[in-house]
Amino acid sequence: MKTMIDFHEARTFAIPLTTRFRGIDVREGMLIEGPAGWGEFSPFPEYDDRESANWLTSAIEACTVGWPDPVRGRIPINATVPAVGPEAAREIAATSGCSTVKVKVADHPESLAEDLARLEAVRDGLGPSGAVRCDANGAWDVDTAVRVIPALDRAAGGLEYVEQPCATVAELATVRRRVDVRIAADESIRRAEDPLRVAVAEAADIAVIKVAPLGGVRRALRVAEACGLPCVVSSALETSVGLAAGLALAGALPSLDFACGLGTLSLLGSDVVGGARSLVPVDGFLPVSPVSPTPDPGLVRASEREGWWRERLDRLVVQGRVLD
Ligand SMILES: O=C(O)CCC(=O)C1=CC=C[C@@H](O)[C@@H]1C(=O)O
Ligand SMILES: [Mg+2]
Repeated sequence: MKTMIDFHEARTFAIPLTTRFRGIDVREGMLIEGPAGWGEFSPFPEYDDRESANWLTSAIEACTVGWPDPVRGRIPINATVPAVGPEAAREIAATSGCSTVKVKVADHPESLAEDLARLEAVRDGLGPSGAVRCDANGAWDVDTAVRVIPALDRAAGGLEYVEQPCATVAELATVRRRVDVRIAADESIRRAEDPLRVAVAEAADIAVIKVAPLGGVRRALRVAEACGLPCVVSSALETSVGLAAGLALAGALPSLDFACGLGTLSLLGSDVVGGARSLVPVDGFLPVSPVSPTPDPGLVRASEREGWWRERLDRLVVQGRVLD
């Protein structure tokens, strides 16, 4: 067992996605070992050092002090449907084993007909009793959101909620007043200076919280508590090492009313851990574990941008950014 972190020993990984998602085809990051196990450092490439520092803080928490004790042992998971055609969407909904499905919409400006067909297909594959939610990643202006949400709600046979229909907190608040479907805030929580503004502005019914962008499980718990909204824990497209931190957060939240978006390993072509330890939902659930799984060196394919990742990590460590 290590007694401290040797950042020079951190190793990069690169995993092709099965379907293009949030504009990327390959998921890259670093795996860091410390006295308590492993942490994942995988801020998206365009994130600056300030934003990436939270991701490093989260990785360091995982591999040094570990996570708070959970209050539940298994987490209900939603299947995630990328911006694919109706046949592929129906197939995911019918076979995932999850009773909640999240569907990406508004992938491009002329997407409405495709979005409606995707939601109809998901409801068809899922059956009448499951929950369907969708995520627009802030793509609409207020008028568009108010116009399309009722249509999407009908196509889905009822939407559980719409995640981040518009970009700003003020827009979310306006849309929330004008539509009957619940609104969830994602980017407004994880990329904002003040995640709590969302609740104060009455901009959302639900908060989507992600461990790495918020700087670890403890910090995410504080955000959850302070915003006072029901929370959905979602992934940032991590390997099983990073997903384990999300499960730790979902396990430690005092209450959990919704399925969590931690079933995203299906979007990655492979994992850094093998077989049974890979966090693929079984019958719609994932287990909470006290530590993240140990990567299998034989499964970790290094990034072609090894030097770029090492410089990124070095800059944050040297600047002491993680102590922010
Ligand atoms: O919530 C889920 O079902 C899966 C995670 C997910 O959708 C996301 C993960 C990473 C980046 C984001 O663009 C995206 C999201 O917006 O929620
Ligand atoms: Mg989202």
